[in-house]
Order: sequence, then C-alpha cells, then structure tokens
Amino acid sequence: MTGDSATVWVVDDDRSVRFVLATALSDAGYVVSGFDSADAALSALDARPAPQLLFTDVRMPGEDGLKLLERIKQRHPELPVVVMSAYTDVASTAGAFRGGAYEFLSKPFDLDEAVGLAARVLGERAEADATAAPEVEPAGDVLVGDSPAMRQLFRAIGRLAQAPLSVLVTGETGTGKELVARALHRESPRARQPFVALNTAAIPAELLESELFGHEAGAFTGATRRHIGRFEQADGGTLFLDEIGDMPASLQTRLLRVLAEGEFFRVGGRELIRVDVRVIAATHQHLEALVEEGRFRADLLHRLDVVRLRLPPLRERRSDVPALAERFLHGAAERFGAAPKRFSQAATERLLAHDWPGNVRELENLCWRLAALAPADTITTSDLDGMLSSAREAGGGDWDAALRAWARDQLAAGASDLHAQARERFDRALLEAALEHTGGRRTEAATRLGLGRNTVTRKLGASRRPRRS
Ligand SMILES: Nc1ncnc2c1ncn2[C@@H]1O[C@H](COP(=O)(O)OP(=O)(O)OP(=O)(O)O)[C@@H](O)[C@H]1O
Repeated sequence: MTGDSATVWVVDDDRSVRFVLATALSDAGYVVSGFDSADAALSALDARPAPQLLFTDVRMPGEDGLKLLERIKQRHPELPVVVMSAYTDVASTAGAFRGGAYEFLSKPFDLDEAVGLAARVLGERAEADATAAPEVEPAGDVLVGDSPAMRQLFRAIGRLAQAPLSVLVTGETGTGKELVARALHRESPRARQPFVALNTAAIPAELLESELFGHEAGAFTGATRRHIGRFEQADGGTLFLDEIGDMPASLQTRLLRVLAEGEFFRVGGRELIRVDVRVIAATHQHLEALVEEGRFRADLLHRLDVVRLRLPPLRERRSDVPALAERFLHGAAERFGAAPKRFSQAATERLLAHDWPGNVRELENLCWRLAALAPADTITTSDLDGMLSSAREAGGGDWDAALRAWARDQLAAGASDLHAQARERFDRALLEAALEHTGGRRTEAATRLGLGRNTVTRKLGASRRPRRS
C-alpha cells in the first residue's frame, strides 16, 4: 500500500459484528474505528477528519442507520456509505439507496465480500483522486501558524523529518500533536509508506498487545483469524503512538524490547517478525513525573525521547488564533457548501482574550458550531455568548456543582434575579446542543428535547434578543 492507509468506520450496536468486521478490515490494511451508535459516529465526524468509507447497521438504539446516512450525505455527500441489515426487504434496500448508500450488504454477510467491497470502493476513489485536478490539501492536514513558537516548530519538523530518529511530541490535549506526527511522516523519506496511528488510551489494556503486535489464529479465545498488528502495518513507514503515558507496565517492557531489537513475535506466534518502523510517540502527561511515581519505565522514556518537540498551548501563541479560525470556518463552509462566515472585529478580540483550555481542538469545534448555528455571515460577540468554555466546564461534566458554585458567587455579589438568569442559560445550553445535534433543524430539536416547536422558537427568540442588542 502506498501513502497513508485509508480510514474506514464501522457503526453497529452489535459488538461482535463491529469486532469481526473491524478486524477483517484492519487485517486488510485499513485504519478502522468502531462506533456503537449513530450519535457516536456523528460526534466523531464533528471532531475529526471524515473517513474514506463508512459501514453502518440499520437498526440501532437511538437514531437508525438510514438517519445516519441522511446526515452524512448532508455533510459529506462524497463519502461512500455501505448499509448493512438483516432486514433485506425492498423498503430497507430502496430506502438505503434512495438515501445515497453506495451498497447494501445483507446480514449475515461473508467477511471476504465486505473486505472486497471496501477494496473496490477505495480503489475507485484512489483512481478518481489520481486523475482529478490537484486540490488544496485538506484543512485537517495542514499545520497553520505564524507565531514565533510555530515557526520554530516548523523548522524543527523540517530538520527532523529527514532523520529516522524517534520523536516524542508533548503538549496539552488538542494542541496538534497528531498533526505534527503526520507532518513529520509526510516530509520524511518514508512519506510513500504507511502512517499508522494508535491511541494507547483508547484501546482496552487486554487488547493492546495484539493491536500492536498482532496475533495468530487461535492465540486466545475469539482469535479466529490471524491479525496483523500496527507495527507490521507500519512496516517501512511511521507508527504514531498517542497517549503513550497510559501504556500498561507489561506492554512498556515489551515495547522497549521491540524498539531495541526491531523484531518480535505475534501473540501466539512462532515466526520472528522484523520490521523497519519509525516511532513517534505523544503525550499530554509529564512523563518524568510518571517515571518518578514508578508508572513509566525510565529506559523506555529515553528510547522514545531521542528528540522532543513541545507544542505550546494555544494561549501561548494567541497570534495564531485568527488564522486558525479563518481556516476552520473555510473548511466548514466547504463541507456545508456555503459561503464562509467571518468573525467581527469585536468577536475576534474575544477569541484572542480566551484561554482555550481545549486548545486548537476547542477552537476548531467552536468554528464548526458557529458555521452551522450563527444566523448571519458575520459572527458577532453575542453569537459567542455561552460558547467559550471556562477551564472548569472543559474539565468536567458535573454541571450541577458548577451551577451551585455560580449561584454562590452571584449571591455573594448581591444578584437578585438568579432564577431567571439561570433559566435563560439553561434553556440556551439545551437548545444550542439540540440544534447543533440536528444540524439546525428546529422541529427535530424540539422533539428531541421534548418541547413543542413553538416553545423552541419562543425560547430562541427570548435567549437571542437581549444578547443581540
Ligand atoms: N496548527 C494547527 N493548524 C491546523 N489545525 C490544527 C493545528 N493544531 C491542531 N489542529 C487541529 O486541531 C485538532 C486537534 O489536533 P490533534 O488531534 O493533532 O491534537 P492532539 O494534541 O493530538 O490532541 P490529543 O492530545 O487530545 O490527542 C485536529 O482536528 C487538528 O487538525
């Protein structure tokens, strides 16, 4: 395979279907993510680049697969979606194709058929891409930044890309560590080989070893086929290990040995596998402190940390905020097929003053929400009200504790109309979340909240009017 492996998403509430299909697809060399509901897949679509192919079940708790298909087609009309269902009646299949499905798979299906289908779809895409006029690089892959800190980083990436050294990328969550790893790969002599990413924290500890090193059929209960691990998938290319600080101790030992020797056995295997992989690790944690606490091996840290790239938090490079915001608003506009919105001068100043506890990811999510929700082409400060998180909100989901703290502060400050104020904010938070979720459709947002459409319209008016003055 040349270049980055294609990404495929599998949406099915049935864990076993998800597992076998994801395993078969990743054995075939694709980078696969699984989701147990339409909602989970849609939130992921908001937060990360879209996959090249998506498989979805039809009947799932919450929104069904056809609804998911409809929403995907609104946002990513070009993304091929394969609909899978045990209910192969005309209504289901016709519904799927009418909704823009690329193909319909009847359950139970043959795994080889599913993998063959993926290869066909992705092969067609690759051909189409190769003959198409060159496009600007997708927003997701370009590192934006002109601050002194980012310029220094770009120089370091340019230099480091050429040498096959291990790199440790550190920085708070959402600062762009994965993007830096991709840039190091893209600029390196390995660029035509695979870039394979694995988030150590996202995989259950008991599956991590086989995810990294693969397993043979029969290695453990449930291992019905040979599975090629990420190390082998990345052979000749780059392996990005995200959240390395979360790696369990036993695996740290094994990883250290593999890095030292360049060879390993698959789980349950007897054949010694040799690979040539450049490892880039990332963490938002302070690894030296973990070493002191005995939670991270010092020798592994030294092996990964041949060169360290520190990504500054966004609040330390505020001058990058306007260019990043513009980039994200353009990206969103392109996806929605609309003209890009822009921030008013005052709104830009608000963005510059914000501390961005969620860093670039927070800014990106904000821009996407505003691209969908802000009523006019120019985004004003009132559109931003309630949208910029405080460090406390970003950190935890305990909203009634936050509410109590807010009430105490207000009372201490002598406020007297607390209930009205709190209700206004409560309504606005629910409404905005629901409208965001439904892509701005009010009737549906009302249904999901259990409110009448008129109530929603009234509340929207009530919550927007005072802020718009
Ligand atoms: N300099 C940048 N220019 C453009 N986009 C960026 C930049 N930095 C981050 N992003 C975008 O912000 C989002 C978060 O970046 P990324 O996933 O690389 O962060 P991270 O540091 O790896 O986060 P985490 O630690 O949570 O995994 C991504 O969508 C990425 O495309």
